[in-house]
This record gives sequence, C-alpha cells and structure tokens, in this order.
Amino acid sequence: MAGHRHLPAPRRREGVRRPPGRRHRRRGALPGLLLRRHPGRRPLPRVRRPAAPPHGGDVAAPHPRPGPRDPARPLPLAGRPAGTGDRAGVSSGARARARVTVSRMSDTPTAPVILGDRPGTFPHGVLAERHPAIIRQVREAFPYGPAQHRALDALLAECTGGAVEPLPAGAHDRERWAAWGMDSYAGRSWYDVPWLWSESWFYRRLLDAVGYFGPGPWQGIDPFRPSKLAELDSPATDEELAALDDLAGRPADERARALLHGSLWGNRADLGFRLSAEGAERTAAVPALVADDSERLWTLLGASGTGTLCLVADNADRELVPDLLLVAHLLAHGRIGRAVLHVKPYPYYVSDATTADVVDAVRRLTGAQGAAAGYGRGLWDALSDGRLTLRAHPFSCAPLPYAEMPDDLRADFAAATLTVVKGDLNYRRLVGDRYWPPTTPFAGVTDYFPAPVAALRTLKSDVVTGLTAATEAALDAAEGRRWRTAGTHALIQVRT
Ligand SMILES: O=P(O)(O)OC[C@@]1(O)O[C@H](CO)[C@@H](O)[C@@H]1O
Repeated sequence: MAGHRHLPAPRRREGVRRPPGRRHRRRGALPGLLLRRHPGRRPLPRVRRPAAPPHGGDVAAPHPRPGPRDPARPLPLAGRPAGTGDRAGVSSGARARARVTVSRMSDTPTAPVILGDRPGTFPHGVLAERHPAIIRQVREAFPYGPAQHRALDALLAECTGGAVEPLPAGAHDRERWAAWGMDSYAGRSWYDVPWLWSESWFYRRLLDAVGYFGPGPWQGIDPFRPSKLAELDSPATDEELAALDDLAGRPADERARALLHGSLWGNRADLGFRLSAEGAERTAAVPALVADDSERLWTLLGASGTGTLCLVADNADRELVPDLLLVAHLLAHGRIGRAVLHVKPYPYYVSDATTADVVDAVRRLTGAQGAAAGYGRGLWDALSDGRLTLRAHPFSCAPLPYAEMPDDLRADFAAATLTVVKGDLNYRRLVGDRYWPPTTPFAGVTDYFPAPVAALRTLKSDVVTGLTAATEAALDAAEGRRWRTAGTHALIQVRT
C-alpha cells in the first residue's frame, strides 16, 4: 500500500482535465456511452445549495478530530452486540475494526460528519424534498392497496417531521440494524443523525412500506423496477449500444480506455439524482475530470490475465451496462482472469443495481444488434463458467462507511487485484461521509482498504478528497460549490 501518496498535478489552465469530447465521438472513436446522452445537469432545482459553510463549520478551516459528540462514531459502535458476525453484514470484531481504522488513518486528520440538519444544504434537501418525491414516485408506480398507501403516508410523516422508530421485534433484519446503530438513533430526528445513515434507513423503511420484505403478494417486487426498465429500454440505451460498433475496429487498449470512461460517465445515469434534476438532460454543462489516476489503474490491470477485479456496482441500466461492457472487455482481452460484481441485496437509492438488474442488463446486451450482442454473450459465458460471479452482501446496503466492513467482505477485497468502487454513494462510504477538505489525500482516507482500490465517480454530493489545491481553487472560482453536487464533474482515483 505504499506509493499511493501521489496525486495528479494541476491540469492545464484552470486545472481541470476534460474527458474525451464530441469531436472524437463523431469520428466514431468512442462509444456513445461516454457522453452522448449524459449532458450536464443543472443544479437540483428543489435542493438549495448551501450559501454558508455546511454543518460542522467551514471545510477550509481546521477540521477537528471527532469528539465524544461526533454522531458517526460512538453511536453505531455502542450497543453493537458482541459476536454479531458476518451473517449480519457487520464485523465480528467491531472493536478491532475500529482500532484498525483509527490507527491506520492516524496521520489523516478527520472532518465533520455530514448530517442533514441544516436547511439550505444539499443533504437537508435530500431528506426534506428528494425523499418525499421518491415516495410519490413509488406510489404512482404500482396499484398498491390501502395498506401500502397508509404505510407510505406514515413514512412520509416520519421521514420529514418525525423521529427514527426502531424496526419491530419480528423484523428479519432487526439484529443487523441494531448493530448498525438503529437503537442508538431511535427517537432522534432523521435530520440529526448521520446523513449516510438516514438515507439508507429511508430505503429500508420504504421497502417495508410497500411490502417488499413480505410475506404477501408484494414480496420481492422492486418498487423502482418500472423506472429502471424504462431506462434500459430507452432509445438512449439503443444509441449507446450502437456506438459500440464504431469502437469495434479500434485497438484493444483504446477500446479499454473508452469503456473505462463509459463506465465512469455512466454514473450520471442515476435515477434518484434525476428526480431532483428535472430538465437537466437538456442543459449542456461541460463535464470534466477533477482527478485522473487512470494510468495507475491500467498498470494494476496488467496483461497477466490472472488477476481478479472486484467491481462494486452502483446504478443499474445505463451505468451497469457500461460497467459490464468494461468487465467483458477486460476478461476477453486477458487483463483479468476473474471478476466479482458486487450488487445490492435489495432495491436501494432508487436505481442501484440488484441481481435482477444484472440479468436484465445482460439480456439487453444479448438481445441487441451488432457488437453489443457479442459483449452480452461473453458476459453470459463468463457468468456460466464462473469467471464472473455476483455477490449481494448485506453490507452493500449498510448505512456505514467501508472502513467498518465485516471480515468476509474485507477478505473478498483483500483477495482482489483491484477493487473498483463505482458512484457517489460508494465514494462517500469509501472515504467516509465527511466534509473533508478537498485536498485531503485520497490515499490517507482509504488506507484501511485491504488491497488496491479505485474510485470511479461523478460528483453528486459534498464529499471529495484527493484534489490538488489548484484544482479546488479553479473549480470554486468558476462555479462556487456547484461542482461538488451537480454531477457535471468526475474523478478516477486509485490507491495502490
Ligand atoms: O451513488 P450514486 O448513484 O452515484 O449517487 C447517489 C446520489 O444521487 O444519492 C445521494 C443523495 O441522495 C448523493 O450521494 C448522490 O447524489
């Protein structure tokens, strides 16, 4: 884990590197997956940007270590039952894990945990506006009965104005959520607990309200499936898949780089994000990479053909499809011997990928015309012969940072040549959901991770690390705080 302290040098002029642009795509050099249907989005209309420094004070000011009242640390650990093991998706050695996290990160000063308690901040807007909008969307997606409507009403009241109510004694995952901090947060306002926690709690409770966990006729019915399918079946997806034909004649390395960027920018296709950004498809902000360690990533994915790639997936559909294309390419061209795709065990953050979404995506590819079908067949074969495996670990939906991952998941990542962590939420969990000064070294905040790790993410929340001072200054000067949350910028960061 040495040698990862280097961060990218300031970019030309304003310090921001631009991704491959339209000129190349018109020549057919890059797939439409990259940018064609992912124009910039304007700021979320109903989520106001913080005019003042967010919760926890000025991120540019000295950032104290969390004290006893830091809401993210003592509470989730306190009350975690001894011996709650990997079965529950929590570490069997919570105390040991905490020790490791603190000692390995001891040279990285910490920063305030993000809460949703300040009106006018992005997290507050998600709790107060995005979650009610999601409830409305889910209500309209299915002809639910009176029981579900009543439960959704109750959830709406609770998540906007009420307190955290613990799961009932009979809930199948009560023990797990207790270990994840539920009992400690019970009775507190949703706005006063870590934002990462209250968001995950929202999706757990939403699924409960629509009967997803059953028993009953709605058991296992994904409330987000209609919007996911619409996205997968959209003409935009057709167009993106057709662009693979243009790529077919290019050298393998060039294709690999194009597919990496397709996977990166595919992260803009986040249905929850779009719920708050209506009309954003029509705007044309210029996307840009704020950090780019891709050369280091390619060094890790050498030509031995024996390595294992763990890919921690984020959204389904127009993000998952390019993720799968990248995996298919790496397997087919001997850059890796195996891939493990981590998906969510249940619907989450509107469009996060589950096993069912992987099946839909692979079938979409095998049923497509041209080069896309070849990728689909390659994936199907890889799933069949075990070169590509799926993992739906409970911790993938945990309201905690990856620093608190359980031992079996840690072992998975430790065995990988490289773990690629996709998307904004996974980034928040990877580095810790805190108001880090953007120049905080990425290597420092990911030092606990048991093997090389890469983040591919468009910026959709306040959390960011690993930027140069010049890049941060250039972005602030050009856009204020907008660049942090608008989804118009992206990063590729690697810690070896
Ligand atoms: O993880 P993803 O799909 O890239 O983004 C998730 C997201 O839309 O949800 C959070 C707010 O609810 C933010 O972190 C981010 O904007």
